[in-house]
Amino acid sequence: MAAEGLAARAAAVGLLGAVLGEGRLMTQAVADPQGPLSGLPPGDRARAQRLTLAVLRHLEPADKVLEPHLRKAPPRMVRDALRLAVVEIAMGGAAHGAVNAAVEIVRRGKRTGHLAGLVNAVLRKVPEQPFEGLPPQRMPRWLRQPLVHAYGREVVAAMEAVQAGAPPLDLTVRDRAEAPEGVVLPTGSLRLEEKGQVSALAGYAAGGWWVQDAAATLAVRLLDPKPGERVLDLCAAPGGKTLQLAAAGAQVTALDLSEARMARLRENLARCALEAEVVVADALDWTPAKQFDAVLLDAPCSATGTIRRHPDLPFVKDGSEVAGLVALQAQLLDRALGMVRPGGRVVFCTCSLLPEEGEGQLASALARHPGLSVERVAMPGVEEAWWTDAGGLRLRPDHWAEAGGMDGFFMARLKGVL
Ligand SMILES: C[S@@+](CC[C@H](N)C(=O)[O-])C[C@H]1O[C@@H](n2cnc3c(N)ncnc32)[C@H](O)[C@@H]1O
Repeated sequence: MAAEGLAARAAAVGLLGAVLGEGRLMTQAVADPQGPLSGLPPGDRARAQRLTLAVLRHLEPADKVLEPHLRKAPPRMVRDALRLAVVEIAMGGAAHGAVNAAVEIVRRGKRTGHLAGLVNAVLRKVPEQPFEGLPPQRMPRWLRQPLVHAYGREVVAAMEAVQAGAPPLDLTVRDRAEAPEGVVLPTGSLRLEEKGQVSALAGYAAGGWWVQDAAATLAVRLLDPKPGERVLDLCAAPGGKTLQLAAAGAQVTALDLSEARMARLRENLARCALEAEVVVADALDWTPAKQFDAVLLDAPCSATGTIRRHPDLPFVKDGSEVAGLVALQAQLLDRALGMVRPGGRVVFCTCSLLPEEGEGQLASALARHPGLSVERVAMPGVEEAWWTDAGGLRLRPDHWAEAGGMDGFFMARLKGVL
């Protein structure tokens, strides 16, 4: 096996340690200059991340395969190297390469060298198709229970089946002539199966498109911005929806608390040659000089709708932050409602699967503000069954499952005055 493959696999084991051992999010571990990817060339960095994500999507079945062959739990790093090899074999990788790499990583480990023989012996017993007959990985209990209650067991199992696969890459396209090859989805997003490096895709530098999950695009469609309208994007960074609003010709103010995330928004605007007024502020304190025609509130949330793209999330979060987020979302929604002119509209959305961050927020807002009403908007490609009785749009990972699914989202459009 090439030394290059070993470096990427060793880095993947390091990333698994950061997520599973230290409880760090992948994005943090990947960005850490002293982290497991430091010093690696771009190709190895990308491969290490792909491998890590694959292991996180199949950790439970991998452990089931390994369990009968381990008399006692090995040190974490050894376990992660074993898991990586099992997942590589399950994905159809050459078994000898995966096994040799795991043995070598463990042999080189500071305190694990003596376990290299064990790793070799265990992995030789792994069948060619290790996951055959095993169910997909389940979501953690704190999340699974309320989801089963809300959607039923069958739907949750369908979500988990989608989350077990590597997701496609969706682009929002402004200029078809500048876009790579892909499949146009019913809602208009362009879906790519083969990803590679995003910045190497056709048309990246020309700014004719940006990466945005198909579900996420629908919040702006629901707001339906018109050219020249004054629109506020209240939690805007890194800016996928700001770009959509600006591309629709709206006069956009993009506000977010995070300076670092707003730097990415500015880069995105510059690459796509689009304009917006950028404000770094706390939406709970900030007051606009003049009310807006429309406000989009993409509120901070548990992000449980994004597990198919961020499989590290279930291992890092434990649900303890949800109550605080629900309270913050309600406060932000009330601020948003106060920033829109009479007769204007507000779209509230979260990339969460939890009803308390979606359907529950809509019900509470309507109860707090009797003058509000919910508006539905005709949107091509949006299926009737996705609308809730209360007029919100519930999007789930198992929608379009055969095509790779979509992010989980809830969104609703409100009209009225406070
Ligand atoms: C779901 S993300 C927004 C994603 C963005 N709309 C997009 O499409 O790219 C939520 C954002 O809310 C921001 N945020 C959290 N609390 C905030 C507050 N009190 N005021 C303003 N922004 C806040 C976070 O910094 C984060 O960027």
